[in-house]
Amino acid sequence: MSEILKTVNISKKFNSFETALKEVSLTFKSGMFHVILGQSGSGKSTLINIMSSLLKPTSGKIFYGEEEITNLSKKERLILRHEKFSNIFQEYFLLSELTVKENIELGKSAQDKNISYEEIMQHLDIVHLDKRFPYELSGGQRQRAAIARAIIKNPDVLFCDEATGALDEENSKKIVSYLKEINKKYGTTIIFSTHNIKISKMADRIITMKDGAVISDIQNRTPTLVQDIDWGI
Ligand SMILES: Nc1ncnc2c1ncn2[C@@H]1O[C@H](COP(=O)(O)OP(=O)(O)OP(=O)(O)O)[C@@H](O)[C@H]1O
Repeated sequence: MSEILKTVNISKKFNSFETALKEVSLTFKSGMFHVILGQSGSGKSTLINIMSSLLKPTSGKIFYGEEEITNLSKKERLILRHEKFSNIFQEYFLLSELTVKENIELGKSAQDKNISYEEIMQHLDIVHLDKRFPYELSGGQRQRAAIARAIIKNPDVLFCDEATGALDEENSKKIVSYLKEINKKYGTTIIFSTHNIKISKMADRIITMKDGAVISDIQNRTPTLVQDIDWGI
């Protein structure tokens, strides 16, 4: 498997007394399902935002394949994000004046590689919601719509920041099973953050963070089947 993303000694300070990331060096392989595991405040979102080109590091470098992307211009970052990356955010970020269908279609790529809208809606069990507006949805339904918007363009790298945070166990399992299916079917590289050690066991690789640093990095040669996990939520 080839290397798709690499961070070299990434650090991030938001101000003079808060260091969110400390010299993080990681290499991500194409087509793998990676989990970033850590307690609240350990630096997971900061790392995901830097790797997905939403935030610049204070020091260090980031590579996408062979290309260094640390200091891309705003326009270059927009193009990279539009063509290659998708994010699922903890806060959903659906546009309130658009319907579910319109929100999801915003995520489509201009290239001819999109996943079928109907397939995604069925898998996420939101077919019946496509004419509704975000304020007419539950938290879990909003999260599933945000997941659909992120997946539809069939990104090379899908960044999921606590993507099942608003869901109960049954729906979390459905979502993670579907993400695993996307990972296998399309070869999508997935980087999925969670604070839940039980959820992490379904991944191919588990990177654990504490206080802004990587404290363990394990290749999980026998990922647990999603349906066999006792999520304990
Ligand atoms: N914009 C910001 N300004 C100042 N400090 C920040 C900012 N964003 C994050 N931090 C700090 O950086 C540290 C890491 O935060 P981060 O959100 O990356 O952690 P996390 O592991 O994703 O947490 P959670 O699971 O709660 O989302 C925390 O101490 C947080 O307070």
